[in-house]
Amino acid sequence: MSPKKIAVLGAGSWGTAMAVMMARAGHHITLWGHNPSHIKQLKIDNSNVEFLPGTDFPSTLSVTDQLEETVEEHDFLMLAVPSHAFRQTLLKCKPQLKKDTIVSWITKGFETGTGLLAHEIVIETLGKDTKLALISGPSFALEVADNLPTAVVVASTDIEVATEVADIIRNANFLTFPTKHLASAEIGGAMKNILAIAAGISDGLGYGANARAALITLGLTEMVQLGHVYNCSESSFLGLAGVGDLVLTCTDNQSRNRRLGLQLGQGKKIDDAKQTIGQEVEGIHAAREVHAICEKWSLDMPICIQTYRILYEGLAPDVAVRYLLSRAQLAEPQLD
Ligand SMILES: NC(=O)C1=CN([C@@H]2O[C@H](COP(=O)(O)OP(=O)(O)OC[C@H]3O[C@@H](n4cnc5c(N)ncnc54)[C@H](OP(=O)(O)O)[C@@H]3O)[C@@H](O)[C@H]2O)C=CC1
Ligand SMILES: O=C(CO)COP(=O)(O)O
Repeated sequence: MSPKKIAVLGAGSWGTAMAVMMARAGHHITLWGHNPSHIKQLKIDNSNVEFLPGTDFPSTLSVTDQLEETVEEHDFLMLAVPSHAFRQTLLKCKPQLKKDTIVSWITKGFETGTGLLAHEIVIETLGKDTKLALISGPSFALEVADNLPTAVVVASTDIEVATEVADIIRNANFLTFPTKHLASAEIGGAMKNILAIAAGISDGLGYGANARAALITLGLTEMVQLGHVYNCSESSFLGLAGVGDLVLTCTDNQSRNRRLGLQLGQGKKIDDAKQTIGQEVEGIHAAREVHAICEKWSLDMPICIQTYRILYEGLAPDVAVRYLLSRAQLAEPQLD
């Protein structure tokens, strides 16, 4: 694959790791961040990236805080901003966007307040003919920055766009699989963050490996249930962006969502836990959106709802778990 010019929009840990990985593979990467002092710091000392210790920037990676000219100069964008900044970033890009620009994203979450999926926001703001793609799957930023093997899906309703993006960003340590199951990949990436908080809470309470495995399995059935609202098939959740990312974030302490849950289970207050982590914890926002979707469609998703109650209604974690156990007389939830 010949080198491409790619603009990564969002200079947090994930945008920076992806920018470094693609620049190492020979692409010409511009990394945009909204915070001028952070960008200035990156220009001065690019081997001291916060949350990615020891990550050197290749010469094919430049950083900027100028969004307009970055969008103007690129026909391949990769949004890496948190979900709460997704729509506003697209709107800022819109005036400079060319007709055939690829708009891809690595954000995981529902829109705050509307519960929209990212592709619905892209279509609402930029139009239905936009060349769009999501890159998602089990992929901790630090491991990608460390060049460790990683496999993800590239999802688009247009499989030709998914294949084009997958071919561009694939390299020996970063495997990419094109898929047309876009909504499932988005739901998987957003839901696993709530479920990782739940798994962390269970572990923080000391409930052990059996309970964790039960939460992962029953959490998957909740993911599938939400997928039914979007006409997603059960099997579309059994790949990297569904079960793959769910297992990763529920079981490894690199996950910020899991770490938040661990602290809550150990009795810490939510604001203190958030402060200790110091980075985006998307599951907090996703829990509120999924709670609203469950109310709207009368869905019974007890793990997500109990997690919401712990986060937003001050429910004690052990009371939430006792409630989940009291439902055990019901039949085991099935995927179909
Ligand atoms: N880290 C990971 O391993 C992975 C993360 N993701 C997803 O990537 C997304 C980004 O997460 P991640 O990079 O890890 O989070 P971080 O907390 O590391 O960074 C978030 C970044 O977003 C910036 N930001 C905040 N508000 C805005 C805004 N309005 N416009 C532009 N930039 C903004 C922050 O800048 P500042 O702090 O200066 O305001 C910060 O640089 C999330 O949706 C996450 O779920 C997906 C896969 C892996
Ligand atoms: O999405 C991720 C890995 O695939 C990162 O998870 P956390 O946001 O929980 O750290």
